[in-house]
Amino acid sequence: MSDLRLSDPVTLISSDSFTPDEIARIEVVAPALRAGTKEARAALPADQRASIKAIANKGHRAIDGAQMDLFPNLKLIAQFGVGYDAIDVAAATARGIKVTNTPDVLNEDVADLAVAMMLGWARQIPQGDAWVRNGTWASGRELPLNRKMSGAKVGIAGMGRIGRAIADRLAAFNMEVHYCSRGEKDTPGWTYHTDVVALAAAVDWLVVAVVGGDSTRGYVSRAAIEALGPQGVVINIARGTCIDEEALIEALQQGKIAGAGLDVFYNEPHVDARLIAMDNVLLQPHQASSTVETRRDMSMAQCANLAAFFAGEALITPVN
Ligand SMILES: O=C(O)C(=O)CO
Repeated sequence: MSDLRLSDPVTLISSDSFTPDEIARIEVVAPALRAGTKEARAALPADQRASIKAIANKGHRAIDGAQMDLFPNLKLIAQFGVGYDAIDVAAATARGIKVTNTPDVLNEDVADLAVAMMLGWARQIPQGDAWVRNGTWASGRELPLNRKMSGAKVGIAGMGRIGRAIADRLAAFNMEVHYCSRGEKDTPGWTYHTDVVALAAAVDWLVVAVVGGDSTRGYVSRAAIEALGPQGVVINIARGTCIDEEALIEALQQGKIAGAGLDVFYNEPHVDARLIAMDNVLLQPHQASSTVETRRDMSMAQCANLAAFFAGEALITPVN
């Protein structure tokens, strides 16, 4: 790379979903070029591909081994997001490529949205809003009774940093907290279960907060969903792949569970039409971390990793 000019782009921005502010931050670290699709990346001239040392990735833009091989001098993939299931980390490791993510800064927002979806589902907030706006209330009809959330039993599947932030909030609602996790945690008296089926059987609310990726594909199984029972509600702020979505849809259609609040789906942003058709399902467009404050912090965390890499310093939040 001795013929590399200082102005040659060394970072590839691999998603069209970065905002102008986020792109500007990446460009402050080092010269960058944008190629938001596989086609655009494949069409880059070989000398431009050879100058790329880091990829700034966001969301679900899948980076597999073949994508990595387009860039012979690639040494870092800096993911915007705590989840890095879009990146084939094993393929990266095999090629000597480091992967980083942006953990922690989004815990509170993701936990807030989990609680908001629980309250929104229980207290029928979307339905109540429509009731007022479309004149049903003015016509004299009362909204059907809500479900009480405070004091109920909740199971958190995955007691990592986000699961913990959710549990802390729900404890303040006087909920009886149960959880399952890779191991028992130091908690204020919450009940540990070794598997998700036993967890679901013990509670009415099941909140999914496990990591995404192959290790948790279908983790909330048909058996777990059915164990929740006809009063049960599933909340998912993790990844669509963490739940057997087909089993979830069938359980909802057949009244085997009462409802669901979903921020994530198998095939985002194309949500299964059967979920859209059910009014006992509260749907969100994968927006758990989407606040101005947190997205700024995630962008800064991504750029801190890029900056450390280009300065030859230790990465801040390495994954591999
Ligand atoms: O950061 C992530 O991976 C998210 O999905 C936030 O919702």
